[in-house]
Amino acid sequence: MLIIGIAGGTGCGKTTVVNQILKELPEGEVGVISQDSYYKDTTHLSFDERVKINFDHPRSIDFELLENHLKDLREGIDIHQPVYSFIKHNRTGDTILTHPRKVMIVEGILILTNPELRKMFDIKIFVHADSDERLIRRLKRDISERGRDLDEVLARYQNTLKPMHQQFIEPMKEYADIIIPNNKYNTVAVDIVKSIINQRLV
Ligand SMILES: Nc1ncnc2c1ncn2[C@@H]1O[C@H](COP(=O)(O)OP(=O)(O)O)[C@@H](O)[C@H]1O
Ligand SMILES: Nc1ccn([C@@H]2O[C@H](COP(=O)(O)O)[C@@H](O)[C@H]2O)c(=O)n1
Repeated sequence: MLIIGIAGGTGCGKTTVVNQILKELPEGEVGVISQDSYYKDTTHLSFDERVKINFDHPRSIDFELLENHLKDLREGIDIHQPVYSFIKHNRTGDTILTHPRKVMIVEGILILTNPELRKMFDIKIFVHADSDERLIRRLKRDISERGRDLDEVLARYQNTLKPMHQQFIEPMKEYADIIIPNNKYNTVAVDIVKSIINQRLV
């Protein structure tokens, strides 16, 4: 199994890059795990308490479960990936049955901050987009898809997202094997990653 980690700040285009990689690759040979599925369970908290969580800090992630799931997949064992709701700020209780694949992609803002997880990645990719681009994309996406408004996104950006990005995410570039510049759609970089995967699949 080839395990690829794709990190980068919110809105840099990780999900978009993953979808571009998946397109045209043999169906069923590449699987995806999203770090978002591994936000800690917050059922014990009220909604008002959940809203206040710093979701850009590594402690918000259940890295133990993510690491165990990845180990299971590597050993050929199916996992039940939790489903996360950005509206409820919590897991939904549903899971997605995820089978081991020849290539597993793990994507998320904080996946390179965890040393144990980092060791499991055969290829580490960091997707870069400038912070103004990312904020614009985040605003549009969170308002249209994640039930947020302008004030919510801007307050979160100033209070937690920007400082956490500078403290935890940006320094992870140091560990990357490949940095994809993604201010504009970068088909060349995506093609290079696809060809690396294709070599592995033959
Ligand atoms: N290179 C790009 N140029 C313009 N918009 C992009 C680009 N990459 C992604 N987007 C858009 O930006 C938003 C956030 O992208 P997404 O892939 O969800 O980022 P991430 O998973 O890193 O948070 C989406 O609406 C997506 O369509
Ligand atoms: N309940 C939550 C959980 C996370 N976030 C934000 O999501 C961002 C990470 O997801 P991307 O798809 O953008 O990589 C992160 O910056 C968190 O602030 C949230 O808003 N609400």
